[in-house]
Amino acid sequence: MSAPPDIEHLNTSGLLIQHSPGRGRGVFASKPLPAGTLIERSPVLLFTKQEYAEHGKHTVLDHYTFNWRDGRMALALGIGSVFNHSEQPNVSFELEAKTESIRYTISRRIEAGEELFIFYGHKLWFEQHGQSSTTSTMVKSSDPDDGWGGLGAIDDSSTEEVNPFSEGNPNDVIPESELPFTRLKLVDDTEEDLPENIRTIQAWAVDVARPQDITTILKWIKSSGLDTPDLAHLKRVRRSPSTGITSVLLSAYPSALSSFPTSDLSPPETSSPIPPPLPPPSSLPLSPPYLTPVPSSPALTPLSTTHKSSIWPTVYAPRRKYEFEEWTRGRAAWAWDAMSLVVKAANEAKLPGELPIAAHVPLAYQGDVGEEGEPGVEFMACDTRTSTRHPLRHATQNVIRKVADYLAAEASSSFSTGKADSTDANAAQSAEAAQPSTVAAANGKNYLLTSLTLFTTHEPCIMCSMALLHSRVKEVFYLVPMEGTGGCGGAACLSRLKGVNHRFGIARWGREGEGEGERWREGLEVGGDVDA
Ligand SMILES: C[S@@+](CC[C@H](N)C(=O)[O-])C[C@H]1O[C@@H](n2cnc3c(N)ncnc32)[C@H](O)[C@@H]1O
Repeated sequence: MSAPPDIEHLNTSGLLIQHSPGRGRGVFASKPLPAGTLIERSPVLLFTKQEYAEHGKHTVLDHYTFNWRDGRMALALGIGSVFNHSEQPNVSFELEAKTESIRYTISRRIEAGEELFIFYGHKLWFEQHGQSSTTSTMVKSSDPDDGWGGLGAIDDSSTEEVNPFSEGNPNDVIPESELPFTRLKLVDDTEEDLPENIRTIQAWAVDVARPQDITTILKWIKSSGLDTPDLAHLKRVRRSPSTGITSVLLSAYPSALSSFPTSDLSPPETSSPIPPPLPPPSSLPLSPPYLTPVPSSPALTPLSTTHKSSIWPTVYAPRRKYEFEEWTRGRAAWAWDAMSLVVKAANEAKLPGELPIAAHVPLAYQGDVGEEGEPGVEFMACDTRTSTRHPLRHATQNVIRKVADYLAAEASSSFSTGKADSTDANAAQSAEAAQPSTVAAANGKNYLLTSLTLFTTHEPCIMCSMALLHSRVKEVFYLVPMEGTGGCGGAACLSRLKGVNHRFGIARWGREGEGEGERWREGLEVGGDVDA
C-alpha cells in the first residue's frame, strides 16, 4: 500500500501518523508512553449490513469496516482506522456501545518512535508484513463473514440473551431462592455478645472544651463530606462519665486493618498518620486530633450495645447489618445486565491473547437513592498481565484503579476550578471554601468505591480481595469460583476475617446446576491455580 506524506496528528499523547514499511500508514509514538495511557477515543460511523453489502464492501472501505455488537457495520473515525495489526499488540481496545466509540489504551510501556499495533483477530484478509503466508491466515475480503477478524468476531448479536428480569414490575421483591445468584453469609451473629470479639477501627477524634461549639463542629463535619458510611453506626459525640470530657469523631482512619482483639487498643503503627484538618475558625478551643479505637460495626444485641458503647457510643441496629437485603426485580435486572456485560468483555479479552477475566463497576441501580459523590460513570477492565508482562494487572485491580483515577481527576478538577474563586477578594474565605475537597480526600472519599458494586467473571484472588476491602466496595458478584486461589470464599474469605474493619457482600452468580451461571462459564476456563 503506498502512503501519503507523514502528518502530525493533533492529539494529547503526541501520536504521529507515519509510513509503516509494508503496511501503508500506521500510528507511531513521538514520546514514551506508560502502560494504561488512554491514547484515543474514536467515534464510529455505523451503517446497516445491507448498506455495507450493496456499497461499502465494493470500495476501499472494506479494509476499514468491522462488525459492531448490534449487527450493524462500523467505521472508526479519528485515528482508530489507522492502527495496523500485530500478533503482539501494544494497544488494547474496548468498544463502548453507549457512546458509539472505541477506546484505545497502551498495554505495555512504549518508547518514542515505536509503532502502535492492535490485534485484528485470527482471520486476516491481507498478508502480514514480515510473516510468511503459512503463518498468517487469510480470508478473501469477499467472504460474507469477513469483518475485522478480532473486532468482527465479537459480533454476538445473534446469541444475545434476553434478561429474564426485564419484564414485570421492577418493584416486586424476588424471593431469595429465585435470585440468579447465591449469597454468602458473612458472620455468625452469636459472636456479637462476647466483648473479646468486638472489632475496632481507628478514627480521628478531638476533645471539645465548650459544649456550645458542638453544633458548629457537627455542621462542619457534614459540609466537609466527613459523614461517610464508615462511621454511620457510631454516635458522633461522646461525653465520658468518668472524666467529663466531651469528644467528637471527625473521620475514619483509612486503613482496612483494625485492632483485634480489643485488649490492643493502641493506635496503628504507622510512620506518621496525617490528621484531618480541624473545623474553622482556628480560635475554637479544641485538642489536637488524635486516633482512637471505635467499634467497626453497629451493635446487633442489647448486650453488645453495652460492650461496644464502652469503647465509643454505638448505634443499636438489631439484626440488620448482616441480614441479606431484599432484592427487587428491577435490581435483579440491573445485576443480570452487569454480569452479562462482564462475561462479554472477558470473552473479548481472549482475542488479543489475554486471560478471559474481566471486572465491571456499573452505575448504581437507578431504583436506589444514589450516595452523594457516586461517580455517575461505569467502568470495565480486563486482566492485562499477559500484554503488560506485569503480574499485578488483574482485572479487579485494574478496575479499582480506573475508578480511583477517575475520582481523583474529578476531585482535582473541581478543586482547581469551582471551589476556590480566584477573583474573590477575601483569600481566607476562598481557602475555607476549598477545604471540603481536601478533607474528603483525606478521608478517601476521592478514591474509594464506597457504595459501589463490582461484578467480575472470576472470584477475586486473595490480593484482589484485600484491595477490594481497602476500596470499601459494597458488594462483589463473581461467576467462576476459584477454590484454590479465591479470596471471597474459595481459598479464604477476607470479608469473614476477624481483623478487618470492612466487610463487603459476596455473591456467586448462578444457582446450583441451573441457568446462565453454567452457560456463561463456558469459554472462561483459566485453570484452578490462576489467581484471578
Ligand atoms: C485499518 S487499515 C490500517 C491502516 C492502513 N495501514 C492505512 O494505511 O490506511 C487495515 C489495512 O492496513 C494494512 N495492514 C494492517 N496491518 C498490517 C500488517 N500487519 N501487515 C500488512 N498490512 C497490514 C492492510 O492493508 C489492511 O487492510
